[in-house]
Amino acid sequence: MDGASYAIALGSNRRTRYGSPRATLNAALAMLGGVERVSPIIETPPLGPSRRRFANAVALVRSDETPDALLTRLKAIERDFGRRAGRRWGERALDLDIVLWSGGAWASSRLTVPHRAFRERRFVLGPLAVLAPGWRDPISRRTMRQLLARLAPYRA
Ligand SMILES: Nc1nc2c(c(=O)[nH]1)N=C(CO)CN2
Repeated sequence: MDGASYAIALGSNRRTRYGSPRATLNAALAMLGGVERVSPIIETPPLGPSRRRFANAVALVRSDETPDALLTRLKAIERDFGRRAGRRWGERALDLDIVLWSGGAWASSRLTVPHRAFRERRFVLGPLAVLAPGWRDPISRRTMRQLLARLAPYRA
């Protein structure tokens, strides 16, 4: 099977055993496998209560896994990087989110794709609009370029 494309958002704002948040994202990318393209890693102001800036990036990944199977693997990678459970908006060693899937929309008890909040997040849409400007959100039918253009200029 040729597999599907996924857009995966990466974020970190804590040092890990791999080093800085930026080094941590690079280590995670190496671990992901199937990575076809990666946006530049950008430094972004924290959205939410955290005080520390994030390193963020988006990768396009080819995989023949279902979204749920990929999620299981992403969670294992996050755990390996020392993310602590139960700190939803705290400091993040590593966050890996499935944002888009070439198969369209997916909903299971564990996972909704497209990611519910990505349309409001500049640190996701900015890199995505560079990597895949014409990818159409299957829910709103808007392209990544259009979704980015709709964001208020001050949103993180
Ligand atoms: N800039 C930025 N802010 C955040 C991020 C993130 O990746 N980047 N992730 C969060 C928890 O998911 C909370 N806030």
